[in-house]
Amino acid sequence: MGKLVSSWSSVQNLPEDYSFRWTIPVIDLGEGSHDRAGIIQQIINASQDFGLFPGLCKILAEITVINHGVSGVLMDETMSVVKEFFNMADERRADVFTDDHTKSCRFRTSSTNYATEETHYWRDFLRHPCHHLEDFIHLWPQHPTTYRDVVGKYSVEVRNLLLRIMELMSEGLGLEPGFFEGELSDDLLILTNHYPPCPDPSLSLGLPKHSDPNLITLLLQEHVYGLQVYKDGQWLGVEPLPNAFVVNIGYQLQVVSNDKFKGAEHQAVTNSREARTSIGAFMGPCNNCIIEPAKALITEDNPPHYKAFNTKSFLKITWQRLLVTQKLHCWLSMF
Ligand SMILES: O=C(O)CCC(=O)C(=O)O
Ligand SMILES: [Fe+2]
Repeated sequence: MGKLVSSWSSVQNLPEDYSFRWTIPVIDLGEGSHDRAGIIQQIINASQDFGLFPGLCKILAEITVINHGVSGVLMDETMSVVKEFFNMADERRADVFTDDHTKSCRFRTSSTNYATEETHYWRDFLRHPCHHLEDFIHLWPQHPTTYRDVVGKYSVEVRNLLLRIMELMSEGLGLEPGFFEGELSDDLLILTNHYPPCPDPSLSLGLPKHSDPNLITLLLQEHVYGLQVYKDGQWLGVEPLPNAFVVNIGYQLQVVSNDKFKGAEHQAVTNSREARTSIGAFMGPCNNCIIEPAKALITEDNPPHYKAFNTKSFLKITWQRLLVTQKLHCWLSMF
């Protein structure tokens, strides 16, 4: 009878075996901790099982030393300037607020389908391209005044880290060195999400179930819980780790790897106590690039699972459909 929760008199903290929160596989990218082959193996295992893993910042700090990483200070500064943006008075952020889908820098609410969606999401977001910086930075918010400087530096550093991770992945897949360099990784979008405290989290969502449509995403979240991953038929909460990034495999990497890597479906839930902010860096191919299963992976026993498609049309369809019908796989796959 002692197991009955109704027999417990007072419980301050939820016992661990009652928690659906989950620490997703942690990959230590520090070169001091594993050899290169060991790091690649960890990435492969985590990517195949979950499609999602965080790299610890302790490590990133080490990488900073060799000029490839993102410093903890820059991560904190970026989170702070983004939060400042979301907390500013509307007049100061009116320069980027728009309903126009064709504007590459957009600050708006809910999803891309506000006018047509039946239910809205408890989320504001700001998105803008970042690469090449000189082509886009003039379109970014003018306030806070440090925004462009801080987020500009951040975008360059996360891009380097993403390229480094892609290089490890291409080696793990058995593709030639530099496979993902050039046009396959020429696009970088920073998309920041802000979920204010919500009056009824049980009835609403910050972001619905989706897989990211791009190649690979680096997500910076703060200490506030909200990200969930769909695994084996249930939602698992991703415990935020201090100074860590979540790396999320996108649909395009699933296609190029011919399903060797699978994107994880995820969503963002809200809470009633504290606002939550997350910053995604979405890397992907340039507009006219053709995405298809890498030829080197195709054999008689491993035929292509997907047809080739043009990135521009893929993204046009995905951003509209992704959050609504979840039918992408049927649209893309060969079978
Ligand atoms: O806020 C989060 O944790 C999730 C964000 C996300 O999945 C996205 O922007 O695609
Ligand atoms: Fe996502």
